[in-house]
Amino acid sequence: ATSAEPTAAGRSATVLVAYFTRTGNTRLIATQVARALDATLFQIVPAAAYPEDYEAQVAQAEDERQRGYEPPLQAMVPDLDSYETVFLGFPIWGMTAPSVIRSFLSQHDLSGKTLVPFITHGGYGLGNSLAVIAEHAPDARLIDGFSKQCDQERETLREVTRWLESVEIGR
Ligand SMILES: Cc1cc2nc3c(=O)[nH]c(=O)nc-3n(C[C@H](O)[C@H](O)[C@H](O)COP(=O)(O)O)c2cc1C
Repeated sequence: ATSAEPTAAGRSATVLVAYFTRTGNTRLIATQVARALDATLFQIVPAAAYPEDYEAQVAQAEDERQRGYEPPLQAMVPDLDSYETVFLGFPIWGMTAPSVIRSFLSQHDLSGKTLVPFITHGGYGLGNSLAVIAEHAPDARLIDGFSKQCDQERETLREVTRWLESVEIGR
């Protein structure tokens, strides 16, 4: 299944793959997990859209982290009770889990469920994200997950800036 439509019965009803992504790195992993396990895919989306601009997003993420803000979500997982296992995917933002992940965990009761994190980062590792998840889902069974270094926007933007400094367009 590739939507969050509740499923009446069967294996697909028991595994949920919930993920947040900005540039798609985490989505690629999420879709692969969902395909392999025949699981339900759910994209975590903030109610108020985040900025497209990278620097604006970095600033907002830092502000939300410092305030401990938990932004409202666009939607809740339908029929959460039917899932025994929740895979939770997100990118590292400012050495921790994005604030929407804290929102997600605060608003969904994962008590008694198995929680499997999968995390992408730009090369600086997982920071305190696993501790944040454990804190926000204290009654879930948190097991070892998966993490991977992926491209980060900052590096692409640096390369583009260097390129534009050398490009000859007679400005
Ligand atoms: C606001 C913001 C903050 C980030 N902070 C970090 C960080 O602290 N450490 C790190 O390794 N990567 C950081 N990154 C890079 C992302 O974690 C990395 O590119 C990730 O794979 C993006 O996943 P996505 O494509 O699913 O959004 C940051 C990216 C953004 C947009």
